[in-house]
Amino acid sequence: MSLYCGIACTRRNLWCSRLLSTYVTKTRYLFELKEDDDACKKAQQTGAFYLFHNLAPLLQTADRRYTIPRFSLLEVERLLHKFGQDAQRVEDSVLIGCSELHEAWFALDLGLNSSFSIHASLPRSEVETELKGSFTELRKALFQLNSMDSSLLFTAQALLRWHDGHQFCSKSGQPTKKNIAGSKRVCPSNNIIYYPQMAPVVITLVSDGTRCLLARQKSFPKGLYSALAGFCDIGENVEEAVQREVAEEVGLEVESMQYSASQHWPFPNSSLMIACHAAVKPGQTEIQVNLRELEAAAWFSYEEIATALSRKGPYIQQQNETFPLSLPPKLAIAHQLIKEWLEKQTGASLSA
Ligand SMILES: NC(=O)c1ccc[n+]([C@@H]2O[C@H](COP(=O)([O-])OP(=O)(O)OC[C@H]3O[C@@H](n4cnc5c(N)ncnc54)[C@H](O)[C@@H]3O)[C@@H](O)[C@H]2O)c1
Ligand SMILES: [Mg+2]
Repeated sequence: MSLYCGIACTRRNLWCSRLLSTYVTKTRYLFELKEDDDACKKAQQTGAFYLFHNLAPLLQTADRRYTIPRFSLLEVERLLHKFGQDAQRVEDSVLIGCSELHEAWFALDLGLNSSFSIHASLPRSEVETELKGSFTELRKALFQLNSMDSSLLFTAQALLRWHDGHQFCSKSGQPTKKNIAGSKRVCPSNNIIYYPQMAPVVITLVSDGTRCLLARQKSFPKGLYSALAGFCDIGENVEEAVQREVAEEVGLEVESMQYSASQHWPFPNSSLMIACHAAVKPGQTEIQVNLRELEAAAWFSYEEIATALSRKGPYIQQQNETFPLSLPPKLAIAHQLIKEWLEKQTGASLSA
């Protein structure tokens, strides 16, 4: 909230108060929908629904880019009816946001078919034909989505996945019940409330002053290197997690660090990525790769990073089986860290 205020205030006071009040009313509205089942049900009447099938969002293609179709409650009910299901399935949907005019947005998965759910999975390809779109793996669509769309789909997928995996109380073993918005699940036998969770992950771009350190895991596409990432251990703060991960993965000691930004990342489960820059002592730069975690790690020069960032399109395999350095996609916070590092080297700002 203070961010919006801060940015706007530096420009124009009038704009500031308008932006803030729109933001505050929207936030309060979403809060009400999470707390009040009746209000949320009412919001579904005028809301828009994003459809998923086994966590893959329904996308349409236009001009080689993906668009995300939205449906009214009536259209969703008609679709369910056509495939022999009643409107009760709408109760599986989760609230993922709203417009400035308070049109509530929901996500509904037509494919998830849990062991005790009364709702069977809808046939994927028939639904695709009916809706003139295709349920597309979110990772595959990453390159063709803008940041607002991807952030909405990230939230939707993460929330749908969390509900799918938290249908039973871990204490009583009884089925839990979601509220209409999907902001929590409650065990009716002992009233334990379960809230959707994200795991905190630190992601660190280590620099020795002139070079930056990138690493790759075996599962990465060929040639792809990224910043060092690791889940925070219980009881650790961000600084401790950064120091431990860098020591664990590449055998180096961090001398100083600086917070950069954060990002929600839904793959493979929900993580809160906390991105930092870190420096090692000059001269203490010998990498010892932990091969249980990484396939390789190396220092890269300004020129190597600049060339990789400017490269566009699919990566071409070289004749000698080596692959040119490639970097994470723009939407990944690792990309932002690497770009910031490059800018710091020259003091220049790179275009998005
Ligand atoms: N958005 C980005 O730019 C970006 C870049 C790199 C990595 N990431 C994400 O960061 C996450 C962590 O990176 P990593 O794989 O290098 O982590 P990591 O180095 O901590 O290694 C993963 C291992 O940590 C253990 N682990 C501990 N706590 C865990 C938990 N809560 N969930 C899962 N495993 C846990 C498991 O043994 C797992 O195999 C990954 O999910 C990855 O998708 C995002
Ligand atoms: Mg790691």
